[in-house]
Amino acid sequence: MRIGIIGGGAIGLLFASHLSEKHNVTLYTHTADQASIIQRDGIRLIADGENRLLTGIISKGLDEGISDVDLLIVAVKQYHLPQILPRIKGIKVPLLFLQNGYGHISYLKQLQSPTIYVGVVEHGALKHDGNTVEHTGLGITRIASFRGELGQLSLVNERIDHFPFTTSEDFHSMLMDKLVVNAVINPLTAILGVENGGLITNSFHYQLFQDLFGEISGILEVQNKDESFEHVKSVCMATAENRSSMLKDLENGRKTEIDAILGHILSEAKSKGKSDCLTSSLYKMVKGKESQGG
Ligand SMILES: NC(=O)C1=CN([C@@H]2O[C@H](COP(=O)(O)OP(=O)(O)OC[C@H]3O[C@@H](n4cnc5c(N)ncnc54)[C@H](OP(=O)(O)O)[C@@H]3O)[C@@H](O)[C@H]2O)C=CC1
Ligand SMILES: CC(C)(CO)C(=O)C(=O)O
Repeated sequence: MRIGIIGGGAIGLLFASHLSEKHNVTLYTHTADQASIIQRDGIRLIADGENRLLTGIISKGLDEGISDVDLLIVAVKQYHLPQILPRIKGIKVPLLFLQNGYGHISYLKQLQSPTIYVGVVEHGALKHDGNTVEHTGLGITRIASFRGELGQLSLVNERIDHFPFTTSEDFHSMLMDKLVVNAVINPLTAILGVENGGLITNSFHYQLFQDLFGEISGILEVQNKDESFEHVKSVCMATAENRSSMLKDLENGRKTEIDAILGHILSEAKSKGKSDCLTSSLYKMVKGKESQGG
């Protein structure tokens, strides 16, 4: 299959390297410089302490335009989407969006493609430089249909070593499960400056963790609160030594995904008339840090 991937960040590089084992991959980068490095040197994938060089991946700047592909994967951050959408609005091939949060859903209705999938990536990936990515946590990619038939997506039936896919029936609940995880763990770790496990092992942080979960699960009207709480806690413990993506973004002076995560929850709270004290305070704290460069 001819797969196009937009975005040469951690997830774009990770997907390009793994998918290139079985597919003809073209990676569309933001800068022409990054594309020429990948075109010349390939992508270096670091996993389990080993380095693998994947050549044969075509790379182009997105400005050059998108050639014929059978599937187009969008692997940019949610806040990059307004720049990308004009380029993919008229495209009719199946599209797969991999953003965290829920903010991207409101953009999808304007697209013309009859087949749109959304995915939740449970891998950890760290970009070292323009053509090097480390697979820091082996997980799974869950895919659900936003529009069109999921059965058409052959990726989910393939076996790619260390890169499994699975399907979910309902895109809303799939994204909500991940949203609750990111909404609780990311802002707290970012503001407290702790690794994920620190939210559980420090009793004061744990109280905040419980309070924030209580508020967010109320706003989102989570059905099975006990199960959802245990899930968030288990992700925290399984990734105890991780610095969350939001903490890393602030540490590196980058923009965070707070609008796609807590921003969405705040607008839900507003439309449902629910209390959002803690969520709103954390939102402002992250925005404040972000605006002063971390
Ligand atoms: N990293 C991880 O472990 C995980 C990430 N995710 C999610 O996946 C999504 C992508 O994350 P991640 O890969 O880490 O993010 P990165 O910031 O590493 O990558 C985003 C990429 O998009 C590129 N980009 C921005 N604007 C454009 C444009 N106009 N045209 C083409 N490319 C563009 C950026 O290029 P440039 O830098 O040159 O501007 C950058 O390479 C996020 O929503 C994230 O939450 C989910 C689970 C795990
Ligand atoms: C699951 C978690 C919280 C792992 O760190 C994550 O997705 C993130 O950091 O964005």
